[in-house]
Amino acid sequence: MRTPIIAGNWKMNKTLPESVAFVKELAPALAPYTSVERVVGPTYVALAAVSEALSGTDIAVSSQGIHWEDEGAYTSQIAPVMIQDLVTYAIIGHSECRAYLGETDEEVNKKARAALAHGIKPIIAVGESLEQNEAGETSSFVGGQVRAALEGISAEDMPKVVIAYEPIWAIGTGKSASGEIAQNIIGGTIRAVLIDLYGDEVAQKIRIQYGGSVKPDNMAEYMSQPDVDGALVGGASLKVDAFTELVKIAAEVKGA
Ligand SMILES: O=C(CO)COP(=O)(O)O
Repeated sequence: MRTPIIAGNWKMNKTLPESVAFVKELAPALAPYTSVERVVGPTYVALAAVSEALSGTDIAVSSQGIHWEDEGAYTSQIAPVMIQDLVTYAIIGHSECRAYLGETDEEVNKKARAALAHGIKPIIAVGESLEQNEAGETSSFVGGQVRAALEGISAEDMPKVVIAYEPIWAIGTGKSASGEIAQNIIGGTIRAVLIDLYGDEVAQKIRIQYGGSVKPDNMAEYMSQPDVDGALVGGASLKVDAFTELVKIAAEVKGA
């Protein structure tokens, strides 16, 4: 049985004081839903304060990125050693980082391996563009992204890895994939690749999230899919009520 995981990717939102005030309100609201792993993903500047504000709770913190080197001439970047005591997770390969920061498949792989080497669990995001989707390339493209991201990662480390399927055309657009589409790619493509790479026993332990315009009114549809183990949430993770509702629905649909 895989523990459902709902992670909020705050993207470039909330100042430092806003981040702290938000998690102080969020933590008690999320407290009852212990059957679901709950994760918040603030900006780098708020990581230390949010991590401190959540100490003593079971809500985990994720960074929105990571570099693969421990130090060096990489202006603007954050090394794993700088955040390893502050976070449980790091989001890697988000389509916005791939598009705006030029993050490549090779870098995603280096970052995932560096995260694991520093005790940080990677949430590896994959997903196709609208053009690829319309050209019928979704499965081959997403499968290829997953294989590239996992190159050299051992079966032993894989249960620490989370994969997030986020079709680019569904991010922030209000246009979400249907539950059936999410299940087809997550079960039919991503878990099939994991089975091919690591065997069924390991593959069945790995959590795969859906992301892209997840809202309280479509959450149950995703959570009722057998291979969808949670959600990576942007907009709806910025409001206490909406994020709590998502976690509550995950707890109800997935069972205790
Ligand atoms: O990119 C996302 C999460 O990483 C999804 O964002 P939205 O939930 O705002 O569509």
